[in-house]
Amino acid sequence: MARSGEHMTMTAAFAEGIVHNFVGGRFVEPDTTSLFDNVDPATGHVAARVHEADAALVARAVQAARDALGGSWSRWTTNDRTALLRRAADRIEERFEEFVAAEVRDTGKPVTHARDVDVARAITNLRAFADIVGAAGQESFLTELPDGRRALNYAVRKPLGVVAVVVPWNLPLLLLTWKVAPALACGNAVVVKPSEETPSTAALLAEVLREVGLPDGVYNVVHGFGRDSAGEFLTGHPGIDGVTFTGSTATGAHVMRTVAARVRPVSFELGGKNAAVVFADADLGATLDGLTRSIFSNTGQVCLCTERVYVQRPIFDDVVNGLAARAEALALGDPLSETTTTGPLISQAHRDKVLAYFGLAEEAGARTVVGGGVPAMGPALDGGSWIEPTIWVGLDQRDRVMREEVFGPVAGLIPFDSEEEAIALANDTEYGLASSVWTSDLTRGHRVAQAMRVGMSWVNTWYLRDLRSPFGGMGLSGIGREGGEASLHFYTEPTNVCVQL
Ligand SMILES: NC(=O)c1ccc[n+]([C@@H]2O[C@H](COP(=O)([O-])OP(=O)(O)OC[C@H]3O[C@@H](n4cnc5c(N)ncnc54)[C@H](O)[C@@H]3O)[C@@H](O)[C@H]2O)c1
Ligand SMILES: O=C/C=C/C=C(\O)C(=O)O
Repeated sequence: MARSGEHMTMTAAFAEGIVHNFVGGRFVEPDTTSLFDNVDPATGHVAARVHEADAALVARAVQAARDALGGSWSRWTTNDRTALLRRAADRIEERFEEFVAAEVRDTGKPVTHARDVDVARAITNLRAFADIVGAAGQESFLTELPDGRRALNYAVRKPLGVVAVVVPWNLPLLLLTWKVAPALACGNAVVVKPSEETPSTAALLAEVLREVGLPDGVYNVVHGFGRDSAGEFLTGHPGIDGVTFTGSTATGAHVMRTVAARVRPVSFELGGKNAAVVFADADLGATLDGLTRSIFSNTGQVCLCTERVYVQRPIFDDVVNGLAARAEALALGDPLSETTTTGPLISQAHRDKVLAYFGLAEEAGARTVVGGGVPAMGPALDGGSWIEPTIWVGLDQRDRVMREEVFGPVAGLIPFDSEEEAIALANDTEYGLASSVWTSDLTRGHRVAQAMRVGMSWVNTWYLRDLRSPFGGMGLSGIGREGGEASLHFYTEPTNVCVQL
């Protein structure tokens, strides 16, 4: 163990069963030794310990990033940086199962989801932003004034600088690379604060980036919590040039207050209370399959998940019964089994929060069509934070369960009659992240999707992603967009040069 003031350096992310911080190109221990448990949500067992970064180590990480910006990294070309992203993607592919195992251990999610969504999308993120940033031009204009003067205006995009990257626990590596890939492609240096629940793949990514030649200090990882811990030490550090944050709306508001005094740019992907609108002419089977994915994927722990379903009255009972049957068919079980479809919630604390909403639904007079409790999982898994996928009817639009983000495998269904009524119900929220519309009439599909006050509106599908499109939310769901050019604009500062000709 390092003596105080001396930082022991290790070779790997998980040396001695501890998940380490990564600063200046090395895995290091903080001065003050403070370890917290990394719990496997499927079993409730402590899977590893994690070194909590103290304020001094966070400051070292910010300084290491600052130093890297002034070092060789500033001389890398866009081609050099995008080539590195592609090498990193290839290396993750080589270490694919290691990343899958780490993600499953941290989250309890089924191995199939970790493979097909989390790690696969991380590789895609790296390659997509290598393409997007590699192909991006610069804005320029030939100016011709009425008095005959002419000029050339062109914008030169430079890195934002040292970017604080604070990410949540639901799609750890996917959301981390969604930010780090464009940030690095644009020449920034980053200090990452992964969720305290899911430290592992951020540390593994550090190994990969070092292996593929990223200069020391360009990518740093500090572990810990939010307030009075690494998260706040990082976002509150004067050396930060911008913050990209994904997490709850409440935390986003706190981060905004933290950086407000220094007027630092923020990119916020926050919570949601997403609605699906199902018209009577929808393809019932395909719609039920799509709705099931949108409600229960990742045990409902995706910001884009549907928690409100509005169904045109003639097919209301068919949708209720169809969803209930699909919910009952979900396979809760060992995350490492190929047949498991649904894992636990991330923690006992989060399960308590979701169970509190079960109580609120009951108090509001909801009828629980399926679920509503804690499943018996047997001796190996009963210690995990498991919960039953749940469908409610009989709720009112004003009930808290229909207004507040539960972030679990739940949905409340309410019937509607007219298109206007459906749009009003779906838009009756302070959030504005995502929606889906299910109808065979595509003219209506376009019309209703455009009428939704959300960042992403799907028609007859859900979570189909083009990484070039703007991603994000309005209202309580966030500030700004990431994806495609939107990421380029956040992770760079343009200087417009005007030359009289
Ligand atoms: N819009 C999106 O793309 C998106 C994606 C995933 C999750 N989310 C949202 O995230 C929430 C679930 O994730 P969560 O529980 O990890 O969110 P959270 O807000 O509790 O934590 C997110 C991250 O912020 C850190 N943090 C907490 N308080 C902080 C503070 N005061 N200063 C700095 N950092 C702080 C946490 O340690 C964690 O790393 C849900 O609301 C979900 O909707 C949104
Ligand atoms: O939980 C929220 C999921 C966010 C997903 C993305 O940011 C994405 O698909 O790019």
